[in-house]
Amino acid sequence: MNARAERVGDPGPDSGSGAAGGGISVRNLAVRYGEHLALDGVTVEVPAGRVTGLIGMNGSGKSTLFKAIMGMVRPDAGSVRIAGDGQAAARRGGLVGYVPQSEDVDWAFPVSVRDVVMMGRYGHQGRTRRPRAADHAAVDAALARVELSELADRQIGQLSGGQKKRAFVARGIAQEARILLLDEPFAGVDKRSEATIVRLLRELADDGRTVLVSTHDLHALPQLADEAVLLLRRVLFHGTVAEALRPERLALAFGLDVLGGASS
Ligand SMILES: Nc1ncnc2c1ncn2[C@@H]1O[C@H](COP(=O)(O)OP(=O)(O)OP(=O)(O)O)[C@@H](O)[C@H]1O
Repeated sequence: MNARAERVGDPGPDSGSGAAGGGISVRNLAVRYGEHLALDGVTVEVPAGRVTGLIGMNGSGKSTLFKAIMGMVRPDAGSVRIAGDGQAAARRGGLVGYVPQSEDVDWAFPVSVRDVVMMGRYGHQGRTRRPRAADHAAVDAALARVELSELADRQIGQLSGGQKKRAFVARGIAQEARILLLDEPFAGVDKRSEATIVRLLRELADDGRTVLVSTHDLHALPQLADEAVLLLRRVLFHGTVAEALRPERLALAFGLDVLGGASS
């Protein structure tokens, strides 16, 4: 159970820098929902300046890991450091932008696309929460970057799946988050939105940000990510995308025992 994760290949010079290098450092994390152990001894260093893909079958704990990094679920054990800070300080400082799974959002909430993106500016507005010119400019720039300027005044629920995802990516850009967590940003998304998001994530990583993105789309992984983490309640593997995509590793991550039969 507590075997160390396999780490193969050299994902790159920045790899392993974790929180000290501006990334995320997760140590021995365990999260339990009642009797169910969703994460067990998860240790992973997510480096800055890279796009890291988080891969695993349904129920493997990907969303739980994002929520634990965000401080939205309380771990039973272990720790999370973000850019060298604890979670509370990182959240207060607006360091982390989060694109949640669609099911976790109330799309009927009466806010426009522009309002959602402006939420990313709260940390910049002080106690009054009154947007200033710089906030409006940052929101306009973020909307343009995700190609949503024309839909800025629509109620958020009236966008397509891909446009909704782009609106949340724009919120993270407006926030100037150093760390971006994206939970299944390509689920139910049109090709144009997928291409826009992939391009943006690359630009953000090239700009030195830390990007952790979960996806089921293994075909898109080589274009999307610089390195990959295979998760099945714990980290099975962390290394290059090519190594992660080897059939025997995918078989383990997706619950098939290549030596015969299904694993539990
Ligand atoms: N609020 C909750 N209460 C009880 N169990 C939960 C809760 N949230 C998640 N779980 C369970 O914890 C495990 C991990 O769930 P999680 O949502 O993190 O997986 P996931 O890898 O994101 O799955 P998917 O790919 O389907 O989104 C699953 O077995 C799930 O049923």
